[in-house]
Formats: sequence, C-alpha cells, structure tokens
Amino acid sequence: DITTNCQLLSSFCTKMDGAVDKDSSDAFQSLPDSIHSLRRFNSKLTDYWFESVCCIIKELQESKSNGDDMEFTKIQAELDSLRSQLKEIAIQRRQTLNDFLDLKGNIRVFCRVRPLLPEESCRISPPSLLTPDSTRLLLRVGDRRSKQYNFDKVFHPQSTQEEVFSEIEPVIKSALDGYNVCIFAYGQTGTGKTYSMEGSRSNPGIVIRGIQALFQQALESNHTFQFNFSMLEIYMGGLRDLLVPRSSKQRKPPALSIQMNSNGGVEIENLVSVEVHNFEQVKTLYNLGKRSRSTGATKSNLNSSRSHCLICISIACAGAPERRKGVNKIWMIDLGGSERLLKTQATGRRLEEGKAINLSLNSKLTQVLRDSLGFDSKTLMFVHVSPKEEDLCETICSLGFAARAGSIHLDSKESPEMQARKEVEMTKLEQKIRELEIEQKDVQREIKKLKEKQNSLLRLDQLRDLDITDSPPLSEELRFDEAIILRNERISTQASPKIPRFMKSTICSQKRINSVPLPYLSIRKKPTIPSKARRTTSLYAESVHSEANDTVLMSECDSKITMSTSYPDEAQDPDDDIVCSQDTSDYEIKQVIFTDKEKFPLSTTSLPHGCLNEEGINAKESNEKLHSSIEDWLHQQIIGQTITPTACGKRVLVIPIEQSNDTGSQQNAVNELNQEDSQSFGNTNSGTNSEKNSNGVYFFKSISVDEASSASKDRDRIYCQDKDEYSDSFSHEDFLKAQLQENKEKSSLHFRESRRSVFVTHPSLLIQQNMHQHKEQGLGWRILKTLRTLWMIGLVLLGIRSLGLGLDFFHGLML
Ligand SMILES: Nc1ncnc2c1ncn2[C@@H]1O[C@H](COP(=O)(O)OP(=O)(O)OP(=O)(O)O)[C@@H](O)[C@H]1O
Repeated sequence: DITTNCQLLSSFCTKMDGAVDKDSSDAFQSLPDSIHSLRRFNSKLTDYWFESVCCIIKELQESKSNGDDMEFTKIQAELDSLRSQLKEIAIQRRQTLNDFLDLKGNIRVFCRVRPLLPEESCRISPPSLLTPDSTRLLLRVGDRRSKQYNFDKVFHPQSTQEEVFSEIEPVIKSALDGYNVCIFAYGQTGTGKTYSMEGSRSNPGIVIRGIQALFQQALESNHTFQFNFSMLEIYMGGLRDLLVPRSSKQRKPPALSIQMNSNGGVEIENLVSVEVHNFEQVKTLYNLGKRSRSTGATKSNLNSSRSHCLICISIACAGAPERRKGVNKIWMIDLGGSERLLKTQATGRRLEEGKAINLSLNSKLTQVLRDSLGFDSKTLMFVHVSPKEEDLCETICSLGFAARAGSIHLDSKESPEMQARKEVEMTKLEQKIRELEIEQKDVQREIKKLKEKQNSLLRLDQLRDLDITDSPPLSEELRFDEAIILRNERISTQASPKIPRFMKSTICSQKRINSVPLPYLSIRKKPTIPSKARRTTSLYAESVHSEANDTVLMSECDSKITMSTSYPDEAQDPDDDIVCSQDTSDYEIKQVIFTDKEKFPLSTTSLPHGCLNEEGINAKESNEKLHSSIEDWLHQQIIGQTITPTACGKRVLVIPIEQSNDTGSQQNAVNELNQEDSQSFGNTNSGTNSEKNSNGVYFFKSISVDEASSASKDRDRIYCQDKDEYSDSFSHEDFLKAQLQENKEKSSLHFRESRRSVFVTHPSLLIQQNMHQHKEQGLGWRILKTLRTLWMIGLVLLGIRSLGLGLDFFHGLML
C-alpha cells in the first residue's frame, strides 16, 4: 500500500543522502536493491518521490565520477604489492618453522607418565620413575641401580593436556605447509594412551585439540584448504572402516585394501573419506567413529582398546605452490596397548586380540603409514608408562622401544656446548616465527581493508551504470510483473481478503459451488533448464500445481496436485502456499534437480550440508539422532558405492549434492535431503502432512531397486526416471508414466509417500516397474465395501442354513 511504499522510499532517500555526504559503503551496498524496489512500486507512488530519488542518484553519480578510476587503480596496485609481500612472509615463515623442526628433529619422542589412579594410590611403595628435569626420566631398578632415558620432553604425572598439546601445535602448522605428520600414542595397556589422544569431555586430548587448531590455522592463513576425514582401525590383523556401521549379513561394506598410487603414496581402497568444512563436523564424525571402535575389559584396563585406531585428515590446497606437497596427510594414532599376555591372563578372544595387537604393530600399520613416516615427514611419538612398580617389566620394554625410535637424533653424541648452541638457535628461530606471524596478520588486515574500499568503489560503478532518468521507469518485464500483481490482488480481494486463511474455502468446496478461482500466477521468472546431458549442478527446487482428476490411477475424489515453487534468488512469497494448504486433498511434490555425480572421485564424499553441525542440538538425545542419521547416510553411501557404476566405469559414492553455499536452490535441495536423512522414513511428519497424505493421493509401494531396497528402509518409495524436459503442469499419472518409460540410465526420482517429495538422487539406478497401485478410499466407498462384505457373509450363512435344512429333509426321507 501507499503508506508502506512511501516509508520505504523515505528510508531509501535518507540512505542516499547519507551516501552523498559520508561516502558510506553500507548505503552503496543497498542501492541497487532499493532502486529495484522503487521501480517495482513506482506506479503507486507520487511523481514527487520518484523525481527526488532520481535527483539524489544523479547528484551522487556526478559527485563520484571524477577521480574514482584513478583511486581504483591505485588500490589495485597496493593490493598487488601487499599480496606478494604476504606470499614472501608465508614462504619465510614456512622455512623458519621447518628449520626449527629440523633442529628439534623430524622424529621426536616424548614420554608421559600417568598418575596413580585413585584405586591404586592406597598402595604405598617408593616411586619407580623419577623425572629430574623436562628431558630425562630415571627408572629405579632395585634399591641402588637406576637407568636414565633421554627424551625430547618428559611429561610427569601432573602434566596437563595443554602442556602435551603445546608440543603438537607447531607440527599442525607444518601439516598446513604440506608436510605429512604422524602422531602416535604407544605404551602398555592402561597407561593413558587413549587419555592422551582422546581425553575426556571436559579435558580433551590431542585429537580434538589438533583438529581445532588445524581449522583455526587454516582460517587464519591466506589459502583455501580442502579437508577430508577418515577413521579406521586395525583389528585382528585386518582393516576396518570406523565410519561405516558394523556389517550385518545383508549390509556388508566393501573390504579395505592398501594400495600404492603412481606417486608412491598409500591409498586405502574403499575407505570412506568425508569432506569436512569445520571443526564441528570432524568432531561429530570422530565421535561416531569412536563408537564403532573395538574395546573390551581386560585385567589391566576396564575399557581397553583392542585395536589400533587411526585417524587421517588429508589436506589439499590448490594454488599454493609454496606448500611442500599438493595433498598431504595428518595421522593421529591411538595404538592398542602392547601387553604381556601372561600378565593380562587373557584367554579366548582377548588372547587373540592381544596377539594381533602386537603383531599388527609391524605389519599392517607400517604398510598404511609407509608414505607418512621418514624423509621430511614429522613424526611425534608419545610413549606412555605406568608409575606402578608391578608394571616395571612393561615399562622397561616400552622405554627401550621409545629410546630406539628416538635414537636417530637423541642419542647422537652431542657435547653440552653444541646442545646449548642448538637451544639458542631454536629460541631465535621461535622468536622469528612469532614476528613473522604478527607481520602476516598485519598485512592480511591491510588487504582486507583495501578490498572493502575497492568493493565500495565497484558498487558505485554499478550505480553509475544504472540509467534511471533516461529510460522509462517501467521496463516491459516490470509492466508484466505489475499486471500479474494487480491480477492476483483482484483475485485475493474477490476471495474476501480480511478473513483468516484457515476460514477460506477449499478448492473442493469452491468446485462444488462452481466458483473455482483463477489460479495465482507467479511473477517469478523460471530459470532456463539446460538439457539433461548438460546439467552439472543442482539447479532449483521446483514444485508444480497440477490438476489430477479422472485418470485411471487416481482415487475417487478429485484432487489437485499443488507444488510450491522456490528459486534460489527470490524470497518465498508467503501467499504461494495458500492454495495447497487449503485443501486436504491437495498434495505437494518437490522436485529437486541434482548434480551429475560422475565428477566425484572414488571413495570421496561430502556430507549433506548442516548434517554434522552440532550447534544448537540438544545434547544427548539429539546426538543419538544425529549419529543414527549419519550412520544411515553413510550406509547409503556404502550401498551406493557397491551398486553404482558410472559411465567411466568407476564406482562412485552416491552423493546427494555437492556441498556449496552459493545458491539458495542447492541449499534448498540439501536441506530437503537433510530432513529426509535425519528422519526415519516412517511417519515422522507432522500431523498435517500425514493427514494430507491420506487424502486422495496415490501410494506406490514395494518398488525394488537392486540391492538397495532390500537392504534399506526404502519400501515406500517409488523410483522412476528423471524427466528430460521441465513441464509446468502434468497429471500425476502421466508424469509417473513418462518417468518410467524413459531410458533407464538417467537419474532417478524418488517418490516418498511419507514426505510427498520427489527428488533425483543419483544416476544409473535400475528400475523394476513392479509398482502396486494403492488407492486411498473415500468414506462412501468404505461403507459400500462394508455392506458388500456383510452381504457376502449373509449369503454364506443362508447357504449353510439351506444345507442344514436339506440334510434334515434328506434325513427325514431316509427315516
Ligand atoms: N594423565 C592422566 N591423568 C588422569 N588419568 C589418567 C591419565 N592417564 C590415564 N589415566 C586414566 O587411566 C585409565 C587408563 O587409561 P587409558 O584407557 O587411556 O589407557 P590405554 O593406554 O589407552 O589402555 P588400552 O591400551 O588398554 O586401551 C583411564 O581411567 C584414564 O582415565
């Protein structure tokens, strides 16, 4: 209405005035939008407003036209120089950090002595381990003898998780610089390996802190990284993917096997590798993986890890030639407790596990880590020991192993002077790294400021190109819009605009009294849909309004199929769903066109957007839901992986959509899937939805798609072929028939009864057309059916009675 529009314009003019006076970039930012709104509502405004706005814009254009180009070029030059400066600093910092780590040693060995646990502390015996300083550990053997071990650092029983992590932080930086990194926790069972790696909820360990630091540092760097997360265990000598739910007879994940690629890198075939974008996602996946890890109670540890657990984050960064490698890995490994089988008194399965833990330390583990150990990879080993005297033998074994691993640089015969010089050098390098980091941040801040300035100039440029006064205020397109707006307004006025929505008549009732209103027309432009062969990305979520009466498949009552529309760049019109929400026999279909999946690499996948965000989720219960949804989703990926051959002959995971934040439509599509995936397929919908489902719509059941349907809960879906061309209006039956008749290599549509959504998932699912029609029956029909049944029962009773009479008669005759 006029008042609202005048208010809109008034605020617009205030903004414009501000823009002229203060050169405010905020006002520039909203100018194009405001101008668009202005033109849109022009016909309802007085000439005065429009003219005054035009004047302001003109003034603005004139005042800014001089010298802007020069300023833009100057800023660009400054930006270029700052960028090369930043690159220079990054190279220097990387080099200095590497020198520092070289001095420290590429293989570093730390020792952590765990404290006595509350249940152990009552035993009073002299401590067998002493830590005279931060690098030496003294082991008392008997009353007089003691043995000394040297480490890069010794963490005494009171050392905190923060102190331990402080040794990890520099290698996380190295990982972002392109170096492979391996962090191990080694030691006897029950000595605190899992405590160091995992930690507790309130006091997290290396893994959680490491991942957090990785994402934080990636955010602060001037590169964009791609992270992929995998988690596996070596259990009883074999590899097991921890992100895949435990196998059952029907759902067996593919076996993992270790392969070497052409660059000499190790690849684990069939291992699920999930692209992750933030810390929360990794944390959720990590928690999921932890649940699948093999643990059990032993005499030494009630919650003993019975396997080696390996976490791998692969880091890729395009356009950063200064990195050591294009793609590198960071491994974090919680080894199974090395144990003396006699001492743990293990029998049966525990005995076998114990043997396997010890054996696989050398075989599978070294194969998996072949490309991540040695050369310029950074390896950190944390050897864990127990302070208990009765564990002395195991402690000696562990310390001996650690000493051998560290002997590469620790035992080298360095004189105290040399060691002192090394210390000084390292301190200097550390200082230099700190300075370079500060400088780097300053330059980054400067670049950000200049970019903002440049953007505001660009926006002004856009404004200059805007021809307001010379062109007629309404273009053809806007005239058309306006005509539609007027038409819709007329319709809504006719339909008593003041009554609340729930009181308006339904389509059925309107039909009964022959007053079907004119359908609403959308003023939105439809995106042009490329031919199917060319579709590579998710385009839009489209819903269609369609009448579907008197077809063979339809139910008795007439019903309309109403599908709402949503485009990425336009806000949803609140009135759009008026028609579909009025009539219980209305029915909504959402069709989401997805990406071509063939471009995804083998065994690499991306989670549905938002699926792993723990924020705002209500702790335990929601976590459970989240986990089961992720499990389901992951399992679907595994099944998809086994049955989905692509045109290139490769097998790819079934991925709903490539993760991207850029278009609203993709977001819509992903959200749709998230909802789908995060809910069980049953009646989890709201009452309204279910009610809608049960009125005048079809149910297609038991469509099987190879192994997929037998292995999952997809029984109430229909799978049919994707439609080649977009059609605005079609009957339900025709639509489905068309889908089924098309060739079977195309993307498939899922029709889910419970949510009434049709969406394309992935290519190449073969279709079996054994669909059973299920008609929803009206009340009248049900009464007829009951009467028919009663009639049949009556007939049968009559027959029996007649038979009885006949027999009596026959009996009488005989007598
Ligand atoms: N530094 C520590 N501070 C406090 N408690 C600790 C510490 N280290 C270990 N513990 C406790 O000791 C117990 C055994 O630790 P943990 O399970 O981490 O041992 P482990 O070496 O991983 O054993 P396994 O190899 O059998 O899995 C746990 O209850 C843990 O909380």
